[in-house]
Amino acid sequence: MVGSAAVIRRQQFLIRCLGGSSAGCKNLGYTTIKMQSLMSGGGPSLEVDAISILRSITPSLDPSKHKGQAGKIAVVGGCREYTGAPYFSAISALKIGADLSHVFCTKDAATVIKSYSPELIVHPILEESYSVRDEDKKSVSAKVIQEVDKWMERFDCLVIGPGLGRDPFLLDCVSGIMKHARESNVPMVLDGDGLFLVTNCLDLVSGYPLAVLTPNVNEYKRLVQKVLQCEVNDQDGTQQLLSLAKGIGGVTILRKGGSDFISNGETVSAVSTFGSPRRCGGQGDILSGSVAVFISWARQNAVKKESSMSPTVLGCIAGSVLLRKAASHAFQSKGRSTLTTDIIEHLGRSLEEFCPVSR
Ligand SMILES: NC(=O)C1=CN([C@@H]2O[C@H](COP(=O)(O)OP(=O)(O)OC[C@H]3O[C@@H](n4cnc5c(N)ncnc54)[C@H](OP(=O)(O)O)[C@@H]3O)[C@@H](O)[C@H]2O)[C@@H](O)CC1
Ligand SMILES: Nc1ncnc2c1ncn2[C@@H]1O[C@H](COP(=O)(O)OP(=O)(O)OP(=O)(O)O)[C@@H](O)[C@H]1O
Ligand SMILES: [Mg+2]
Repeated sequence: MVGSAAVIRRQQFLIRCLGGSSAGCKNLGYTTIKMQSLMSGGGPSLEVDAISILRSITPSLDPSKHKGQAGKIAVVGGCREYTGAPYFSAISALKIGADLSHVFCTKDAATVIKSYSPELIVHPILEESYSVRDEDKKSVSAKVIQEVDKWMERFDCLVIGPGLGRDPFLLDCVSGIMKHARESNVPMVLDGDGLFLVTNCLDLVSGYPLAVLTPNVNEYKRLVQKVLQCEVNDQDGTQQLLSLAKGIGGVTILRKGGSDFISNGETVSAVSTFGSPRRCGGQGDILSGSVAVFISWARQNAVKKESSMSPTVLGCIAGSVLLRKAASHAFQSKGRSTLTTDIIEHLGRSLEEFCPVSR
């Protein structure tokens, strides 16, 4: 860790000395810390040495390792409307270095996703309401959960939500999948429609330290309104993020934006390396797949190394800095026409620059 816990403790101490005031939100037992103003007033920065963190958790390419040891990721997402998002997430996991990447999606989406890449293992098991009669829903739901369960113990991390859609029956089945993942202690990255699901049913992740939420501006706003029962307050952004993560029982939140802010309710870290001014859709999907891989690696390496940051926080920091580096390379080469697929093509080169592999 790069001293951010110490920084936060010092900031809390300073604010207590200065007599901090309430942010006007639901009280979650936190002293308000005006970190934003401390930072703008030249106080300590929340920026972490993200590249060193990435290096510390990325495993070496060891010839003695077998297939699967570098990570087995599953994306739960993909429906009639969205096939790009689950593909971006799952292929990013492979490009970074995971050994196997699965996608659990609807039947409509499966053939399309398979046609994008032969590398992905695609399971056409999810069902939307329109394709299931009311009287069959219970048995279909049990079958869907059973299909994912067959694989569950093998996965190092799930990504739930890219291109999932919002069909009520489908989301009900995904809730069941999440409960089983939690029972099996499998980390989960919640993004896109997965965040829509958990915002409406916080119990699915509340108090689960292996849950990671990666909200964009909109998704963050909905979470703040639901959990803290107030509006987003950027004057007090750091404190609000801490309160939000704490309010959901210590899950890790990666708040995406100009800078990415990461908190598990105890510390806040920032990654602000400049990426690209292009805001094409799908960059958040790359991030979800990347974070899943880095969490898996951080959990493996945690056995060997003592870090005061949790594997979920480390994974978010590494995923964020890698995506930004790849976006920067893609933008240098493609400019205004940069697309998500261009950024994916630069993931490998970017990781190579941070962690060169001896050949
Ligand atoms: N190729 C594919 O298959 C892709 C599929 N995807 C999948 O789509 C699903 C829904 O996800 P989502 O991101 O479109 O929903 P959400 O966040 O509600 O945004 C909706 C609207 O909110 C606004 N808005 C967004 N950001 C904002 C900002 N920073 N600041 C201000 N406003 C902002 C903006 O509205 P507008 O500006 O058009 O009024 C935007 O259009 C989900 O499953 C996801 O995985 C995507 O991953 C992309 C690639
Ligand atoms: N204003 C910005 N300036 C620089 N980088 C940004 C900005 N906004 C977002 N990003 C970067 O882009 C990544 C994706 O964030 P974004 O807010 O676009 O997610 P998203 O809306 O969920 O994307 P998707 O289209 O995949 O759903 C974040 O990790 C962040 O690093
Ligand atoms: Mg998104």
